[in-house]
Amino acid sequence: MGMMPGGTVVVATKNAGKVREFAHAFGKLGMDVVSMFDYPNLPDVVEDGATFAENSRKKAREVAEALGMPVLADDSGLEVAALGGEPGVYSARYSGEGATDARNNEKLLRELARVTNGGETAAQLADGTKLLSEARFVCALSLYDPASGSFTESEGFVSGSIMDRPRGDGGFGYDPLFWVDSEQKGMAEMTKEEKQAIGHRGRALADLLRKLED
Ligand SMILES: O=c1nc[nH]c2c1ncn2[C@H]1C[C@H](O)[C@@H](COP(=O)(O)OP(=O)(O)OP(=O)(O)O)O1
Ligand SMILES: [Mg+2]
Repeated sequence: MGMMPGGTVVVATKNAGKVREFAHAFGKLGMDVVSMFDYPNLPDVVEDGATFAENSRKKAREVAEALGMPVLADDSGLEVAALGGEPGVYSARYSGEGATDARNNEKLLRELARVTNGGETAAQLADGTKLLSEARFVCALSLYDPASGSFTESEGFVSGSIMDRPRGDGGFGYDPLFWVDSEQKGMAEMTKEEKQAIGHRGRALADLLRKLED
């Protein structure tokens, strides 16, 4: 990752869960990660794009221009089939003012109970957990270099199902309600290593690193 001076990657995020995952991933490559927790005085970026990619580019460019160095940004979220793709780009603010992961998860279950009739016909896991809808996580990464004015971008996805009750205590965000069909495991039941290997962020990062090598 030659665009990253001094073996440090600046990630334009205020999400502690993302910081942990990037620190893990870049740590394996011998690089350190700093985030907006290390630059608390930068103005907030308004995430008003219509797509994950637009918001990701906006975060990377505004922070990179403020700092005068290359910056990586992540815009990500959950698309739920039974909710017509919601919450999508609104994932972080799904439960409105003062949204937290816990409130967003509660709102997700409330909305899904409405449209799936409480999961009457839903598929079930061995312990009776109902799978209420197909869903996917999306992650759009962008690296902006203010010296060249250029972006390097990638996207990653992981498909799964939304459970009617939480499982596991790893990860962050909507992970406790996300069942990964291919692994037969909840996302919050995975180690960082497992989540990086199959998750939307890990896949997007692998793709970004490939593009930077070319
Ligand atoms: O791996 C994940 N596992 C579970 N949930 C996830 C994941 N990745 C994103 N998500 C959820 C969290 C948040 O509700 C939204 C991201 O919103 P997003 O605007 O990209 O991030 P954010 O506002 O938390 O931090 P920031 O913009 O400073 O990077 O999707
Ligand atoms: Mg955000």
